[in-house]
Amino acid sequence: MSSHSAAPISASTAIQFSDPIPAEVDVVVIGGGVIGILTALYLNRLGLSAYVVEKGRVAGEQSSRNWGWIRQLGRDEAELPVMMESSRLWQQLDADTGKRTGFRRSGILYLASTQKELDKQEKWLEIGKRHQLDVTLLDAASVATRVGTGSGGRRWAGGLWSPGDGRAEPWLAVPAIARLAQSEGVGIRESSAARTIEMAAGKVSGVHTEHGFIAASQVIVAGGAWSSLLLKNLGISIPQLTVRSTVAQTAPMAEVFAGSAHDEELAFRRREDGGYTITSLDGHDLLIGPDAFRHLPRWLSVAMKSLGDTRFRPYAPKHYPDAWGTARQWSPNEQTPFERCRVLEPVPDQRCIERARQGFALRFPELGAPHILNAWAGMIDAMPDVVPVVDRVPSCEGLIVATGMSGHGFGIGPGFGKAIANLAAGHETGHDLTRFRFSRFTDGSRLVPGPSL
Ligand SMILES: NCCCC(=O)O
Repeated sequence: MSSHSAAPISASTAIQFSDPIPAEVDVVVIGGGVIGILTALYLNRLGLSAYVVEKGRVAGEQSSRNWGWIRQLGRDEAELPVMMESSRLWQQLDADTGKRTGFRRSGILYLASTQKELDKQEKWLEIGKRHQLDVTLLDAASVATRVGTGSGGRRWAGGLWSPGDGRAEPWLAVPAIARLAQSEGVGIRESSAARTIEMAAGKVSGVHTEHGFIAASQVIVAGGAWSSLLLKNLGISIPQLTVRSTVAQTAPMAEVFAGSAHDEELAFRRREDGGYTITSLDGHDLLIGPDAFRHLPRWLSVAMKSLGDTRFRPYAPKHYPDAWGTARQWSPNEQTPFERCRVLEPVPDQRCIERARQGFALRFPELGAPHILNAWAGMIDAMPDVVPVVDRVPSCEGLIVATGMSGHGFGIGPGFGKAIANLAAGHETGHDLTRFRFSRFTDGSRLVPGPSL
């Protein structure tokens, strides 16, 4: 479970990044996930010195535990231009890393079991066309030519097909990009928690880490499931919650589809190692804690649909971001929750794994029942409107928040990383980031939930 090539990155994965704490940099990036690493890479390319502090391991949490989809299809319309740029950047990053990301433009297919589901999918076609995305509505016969279910396998009514979408291998890609960033001059340190963000006269002045202070006039919080807790210690509240999602990996099997696909119950992606990453789409677990209560009104007002897909659990494991006993306030000299739990490694849901295994076998009977090589879970940083916060914090000069990727941050990481770097550099981001603004939860706006997958 600890090798970079065989499983998600965990607390037992060997430390690979241990650059010494600098006295001062232009920007401290808190969080070594896909967003933090890509932001640091592009900051450095813009000529700003950047240092990434990661309390656990680079990509140890959702960045190595996600499905590995590089997906434009079905995106929220505000995310789509960022994602379209991301798609181009993935190609470049794969080349820059010496083809170590596993990136392949193998297409994504949204399958519909019934005409009613297909009619729902067709609505997104308009969004895709508006952005000149190559996306096509397929009928049952066209789906059957692309997805080899064999005799006795599932027949779908049709689907939405995006040939320009792709896939990459999460636990290979993010560390490979981190090594690229490091080779270009970015400092990265694992097992090094940011404890507090130092402010002076309303401006950021640096970060206290467990290994010393780094002076910086800008700080980017890209802490995934931990961002809300870190910000709360600074008196900043965002209605972010974390939900547990389970994924399984099959042993190598024949190729029935080279890309990624889902229908109403199952998602699957062909892997570079010849297996499939599979997930049962029967919901996720919300581990209840104080934040869940605090933010419930905000969630109820916008997220009724996704709440229906939520299984409520009475408490999170000890030391999780929203566990009942987790400290909410601390000083720079104290041990923090980030040091008590270096990497979130939730126990996968066995029923979810079994449903995914059976669902895959039902759709592709000629392959035989898949042998599950490995299964894992991740804690997804979710916002009630299913789109992230990517913005400067108005009350704190020099502070940028990039969090709440809501389960679709992997593919869009390069696009957001570049946009955030431009934001920090004072350049045009090239994208309209209004939908991701920090103030949307407090400025009286009506929140519109984006598509959830
Ligand atoms: N929740 C996973 C959706 C697929 C993606 O990352 O785009």
